[in-house]
Amino acid sequence: MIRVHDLHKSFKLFSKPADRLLEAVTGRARHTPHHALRGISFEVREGEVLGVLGRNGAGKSTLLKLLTGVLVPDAGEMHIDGRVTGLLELGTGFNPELSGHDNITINGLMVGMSHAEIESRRQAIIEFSELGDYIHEPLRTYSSGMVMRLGFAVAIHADPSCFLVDEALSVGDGYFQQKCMKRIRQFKEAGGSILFVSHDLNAVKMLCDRAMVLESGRLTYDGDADDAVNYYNRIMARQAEEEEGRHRARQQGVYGSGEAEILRGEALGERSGAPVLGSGETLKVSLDLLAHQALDDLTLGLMIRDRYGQDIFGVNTHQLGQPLRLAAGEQRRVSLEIVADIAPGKYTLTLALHSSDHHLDDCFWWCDSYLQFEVAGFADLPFGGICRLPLTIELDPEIPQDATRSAHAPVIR
Ligand SMILES: Nc1ncnc2c1ncn2[C@@H]1O[C@H](COP(=O)(O)OP(=O)(O)OP(=O)(O)O)[C@@H](O)[C@H]1O
Repeated sequence: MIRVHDLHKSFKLFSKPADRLLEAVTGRARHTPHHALRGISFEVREGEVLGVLGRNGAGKSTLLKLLTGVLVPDAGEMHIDGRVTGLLELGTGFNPELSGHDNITINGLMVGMSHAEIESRRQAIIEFSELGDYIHEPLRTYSSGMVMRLGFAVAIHADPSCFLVDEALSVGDGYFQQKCMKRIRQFKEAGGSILFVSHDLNAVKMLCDRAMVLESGRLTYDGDADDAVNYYNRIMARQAEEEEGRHRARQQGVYGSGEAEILRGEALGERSGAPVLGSGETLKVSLDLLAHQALDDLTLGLMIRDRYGQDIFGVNTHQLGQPLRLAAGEQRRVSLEIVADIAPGKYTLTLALHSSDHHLDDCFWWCDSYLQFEVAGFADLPFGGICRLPLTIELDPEIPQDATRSAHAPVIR
C-alpha cells in the first residue's frame, strides 16, 4: 500500500554554475525554483498496478525518486507499507567501476537488504540477470540492456511490497522485457503494488488497473487506465496542434495535380472519441473533400500502414463500387467506418484522390500518413499476429470409437 498526500518537490535552477557557490557563501538567493511536483495525492492498494502517464518533464521520474528515497520532498506525506524497490533511471545506485557482483551488494544494501539477505539471494539474482561471466566485469563494460537486467534482478529479489517501473525497462531486448513483465505480473498476483511509468500506452492499458496523468507537475487525471490513456492522448493531440499547426503538418508530403483535395480529416475510435482505440473497436474516419472542377469519376483510396511501413489494409471507393461525383467547387464530407481488428500498435492512414481504380492515370491529391491512430489493448477478445481473421470453432459431437485414430496418425510401437 502506498499513500501519498500533497507531495511537493522543486529544484533550484541556476543560470550559471558560479551562482550556486555564491548563493551558498552569501546566503542570497540566486536561483529560480522549478516546481517538478505540485500537490500530488494518490493511493496504490495491494495487488494494484497504477500507471503513470505524462509528457517528458511532467514529473514522473521525480515522483518515483521520492518514493524510493533517492530524493527528499519539500512538503507532503508519503506512507509506504514495506519495502519499495524498482527499476529507476538506468544506473541509479550502481558504481560503474565495480563488477556486477559487487554492485549487487551495493544496490542490495541501497534498497534495504541486509548482508545476509544479499548473500542468500545473490545466486538467484545472477541467474535471473543471465549475465554469465560478465558478472565479474566492471559495470562500465556493460551495455544499457545488461545494466537494466542487473537492476531489475536486484530490485525484484529484494522482496518488496511496492515495485516501481520506469522507462528503463524499455532498453531491454524483447525476450528480457517479456521475462520482466511475467515477473511483474506474478508480483502483482502475490499482492504487490506497482507503479508503472511508461510511454507505451498499450502496455499501460494491458497491465494497469488504474492510471494517472501528470501535467507540468500536477495530477490532472486519476482513474480507469483506458480513460486515462484517452485523456492523455487528447492532451498530446492538443499540444501537437498548438505547437506545429495541424494544417501545416499535414500539407507535408502532399502531391497531385490538384483538381480535388482533402481539406480536413480525423480518425477517432467510436467509443474512445480519441485517436487511440482498442483492437476490435470501430475507427470512424471523417474527411472533408473539395473539388476544384467537376469530377464524374472520383475515387477516394486509403491505406493503413503499421509502424514499419508495412501495408496492412487498403481499399478504395471504386473497388467498393461507390465512385464519387462532385461538381466544381463542391465540398462534401465522407465518413468511413472500419472495424479495427488489427494488433495493438501505431498506424498511419495514407489517403488519395484519383480517378478509376488506381492513381496511375489521374492522381488529384495524395498524402502519405495523413492521419495517425493507435490501437492499444483489446476492446474484445485478444488474438495473436497482425490481424483478426473471421473464424468459427465448433465442437463436433462425440466421434465413434473406431474413428478416433486418423488414417494419417503416426503409429507408435
Ligand atoms: N536534479 C534536477 N535538477 C533540476 N531540475 C530537475 C532535476 N530533476 C528533474 N528536474 C526537472 O523536473 C521536471 C520533472 O522531471 P522528471 O524527470 O521527473 O520528468 P519525467 O516526467 O520523468 O520526464 P521523462 O518522460 O522525460 O522521463 C523537469 O522539468 C526536469 O527538468
